[in-house]
Amino acid sequence: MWKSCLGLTRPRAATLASRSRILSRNIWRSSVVKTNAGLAAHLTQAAASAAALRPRSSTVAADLSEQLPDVSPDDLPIISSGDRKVAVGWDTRTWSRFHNIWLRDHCRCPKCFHPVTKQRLLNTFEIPPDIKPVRIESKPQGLEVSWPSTEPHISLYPWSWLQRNSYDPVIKKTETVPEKILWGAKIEQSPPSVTYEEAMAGDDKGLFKWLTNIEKFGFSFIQGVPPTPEATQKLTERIGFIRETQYGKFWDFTSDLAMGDTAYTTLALGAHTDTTYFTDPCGLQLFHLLSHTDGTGGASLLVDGFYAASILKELHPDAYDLLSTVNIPSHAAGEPGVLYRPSPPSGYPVLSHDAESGELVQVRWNNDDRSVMHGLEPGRVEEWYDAIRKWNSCLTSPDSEFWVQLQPGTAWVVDNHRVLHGRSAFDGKRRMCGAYVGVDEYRSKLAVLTEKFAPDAVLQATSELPYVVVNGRNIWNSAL
Ligand SMILES: C[N+](C)(C)CCCC[C@H](N)C(=O)O
Ligand SMILES: O=C(O)CCC(=O)C(=O)O
Repeated sequence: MWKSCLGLTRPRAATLASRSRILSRNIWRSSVVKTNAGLAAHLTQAAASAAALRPRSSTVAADLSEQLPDVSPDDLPIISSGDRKVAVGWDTRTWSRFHNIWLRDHCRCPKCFHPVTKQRLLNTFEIPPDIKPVRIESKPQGLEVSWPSTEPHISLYPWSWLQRNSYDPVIKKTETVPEKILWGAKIEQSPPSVTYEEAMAGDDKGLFKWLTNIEKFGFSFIQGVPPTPEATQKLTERIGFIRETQYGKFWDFTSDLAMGDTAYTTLALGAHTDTTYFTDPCGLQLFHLLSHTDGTGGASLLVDGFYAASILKELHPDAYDLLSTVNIPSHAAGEPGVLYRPSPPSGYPVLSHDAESGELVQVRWNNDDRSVMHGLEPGRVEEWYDAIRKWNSCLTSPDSEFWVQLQPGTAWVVDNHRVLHGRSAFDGKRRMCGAYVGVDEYRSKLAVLTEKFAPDAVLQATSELPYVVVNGRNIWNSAL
């Protein structure tokens, strides 16, 4: 008998088929989950707030977004200029304050901000530290500020942009963070998928659907892919250029130890993320099974690391905190010509969080590639092993594991910073191909497609203003 992280016991004889039995569903919608009370309580709570994935020590500024009215031309914000700041009154109770120096530094007129390259032209260090506006005005398009200078220098700050970038206090009026949908094994019923035709279509609508799947779920299938390395490489390159590693650029591999890694064997591989030994682990990983003859096994495993982490946090918060703080060294040493370790060599925690929001942003876990644990305090060694046992139980629980026997023609891509993958042992001749894409290339493509197909409120509100959209890009884009 073995124990899952939920204290459930399951017969060891669980077969692949029974492991595909599913218990959980998207926990963000707090749906009923047929598992023990502890998890059900967790799912309800986790569905209530994204806070479920923050370390307990983090704090996040109050979110005033619900209270703010949209700015209308006949109801413009009240503005006032103080000694060092400009205040903007959104309504009687909600004010934002911006330092004069901050406003001047963020002027985006063509003289201060290159309209094509989107780079700052203004010399920040020539701004007088005590700069004050000579005039401020509340205009329909935004806050207009006239600065002291030999010739008139007027800056316009769109209201929606000021709301989004308000820091005193923080308000997230126009922040549209794409929803992440956590999933367990029940995703098997309706996994995110696109067709090869959609992904390859020149209008990029299908490509946006594909990347939106990955953004929301951390993975996506691609159906109807011609079972060739060439077609699979072209498919991958729709997202961005392939990230070349010691395994080559586009891989076409089998169990012949052509490279010094267990991926090139018939062994089972437990749920892991790849390239934990790189300072910057690969962002996406695409796999396409080209053939498997004269043998069985080789099923593919996917686990939503964010889902598993949310369970760990709810049921074992101390373990969650430990995995969020203890650095894990990792290596790739199977090829004589390479010996990879991250920088710094002490590595990174299993669970990494956004320093500003406190949100979980990366899972980095490959117990096979883990090096000697140097950094543990003696008194925490056994506690740490207990924590990774609990983590492993959450990863290997039938609630979390999504097993699928891939066939040629169906590829899958995972966000290697969130979703863990693995495979069951196999025999016979099995040929797999695929490639990595860097996390920045993936997020850049998603940002470009979002700009085109799902512009946020600031882009919509400012696109008609003069000098704003140049070279196809809005100078008020939230990424700048
Ligand atoms: C994907 N490909 C077959 C090229 C190599 C896989 C390397 C796996 C390695 N242990 C890691 O976790 O990064
Ligand atoms: O062979 C497979 O199905 C997956 C191999 C794997 O996990 C990897 O290459 O990282």
